[in-house]
Amino acid sequence: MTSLLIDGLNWSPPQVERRRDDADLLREIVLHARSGEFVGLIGPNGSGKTSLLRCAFRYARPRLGTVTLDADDVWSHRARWAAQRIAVLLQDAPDDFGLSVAEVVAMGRTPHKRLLEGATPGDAAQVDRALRDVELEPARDRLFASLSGGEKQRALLARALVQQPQVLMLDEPTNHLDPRHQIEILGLVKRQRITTIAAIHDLNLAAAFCDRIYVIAAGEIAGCGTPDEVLTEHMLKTVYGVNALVDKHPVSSRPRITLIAGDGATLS
Ligand SMILES: Nc1ncnc2c1ncn2[C@@H]1O[C@H](COP(=O)(O)OP(=O)(O)OP(=O)(O)O)[C@@H](O)[C@H]1O
Repeated sequence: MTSLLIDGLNWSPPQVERRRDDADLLREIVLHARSGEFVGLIGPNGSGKTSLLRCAFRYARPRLGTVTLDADDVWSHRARWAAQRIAVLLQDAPDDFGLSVAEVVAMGRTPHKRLLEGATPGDAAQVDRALRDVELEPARDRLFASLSGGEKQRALLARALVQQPQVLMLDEPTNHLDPRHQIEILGLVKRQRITTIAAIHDLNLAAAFCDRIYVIAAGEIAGCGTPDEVLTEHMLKTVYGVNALVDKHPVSSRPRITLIAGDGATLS
């Protein structure tokens, strides 16, 4: 089991011209995902969630600070080293594969293969299991590009799972998913007991599934803790600028957030 530590991270987009005293887009980020923990990353649009995940999965190089897996700096290793340890599910599924669903899922094994090494029976068994787990077994021979948005999301999660990662990073994993699949997919991820960081917009899903939550606002960490500690009416007002009622979910006892519109109407 692997823990992930982001420590003192600052980052700005490399292609943007910076003056000496310009503030970085991400500033002084400290985030610790303990071994096996499901950590949520929440915050308003444009607050920096995707940028932080990109730094964490060794795609964007921080200007300052470190990202370490069990004290091993990800930038002291090649990209392949990171791909053998970190799997990523991004917001928008690439659409241009001319591959079948099963072939896309099997791509998750690539970081563990030597050059020109073919698929083994073990690889095929993992692909079969992952397709069953995300309920896409009947679609295995269809073109990936022909799947619906939610089906693509599930296929890409299957690809991430066959990668057998030590750390899983998810950017809006429930995007496109209907309510049943939102719950089942997050439940499936949680049951893997892989160290997970997930950017999640739906605060009630974050409340239900996260062990701990980090709040990011305007490029800085604005709070962290258990869902009970973080998901408060005060945080929703100060960070998101919304009025909300936070009480206990009658079944899970976790926080339940009801948004209140300006005219007093409640929005779940
Ligand atoms: N390569 C880039 N060049 C310029 N600006 C960028 C770049 N990457 C991110 N940004 C800006 O940084 C800010 C944070 O973006 P990011 O995508 O990390 O936010 P987010 O919290 O994931 O947002 P959302 O909830 O809308 O997905 C945004 O204002 C975005 O426009």
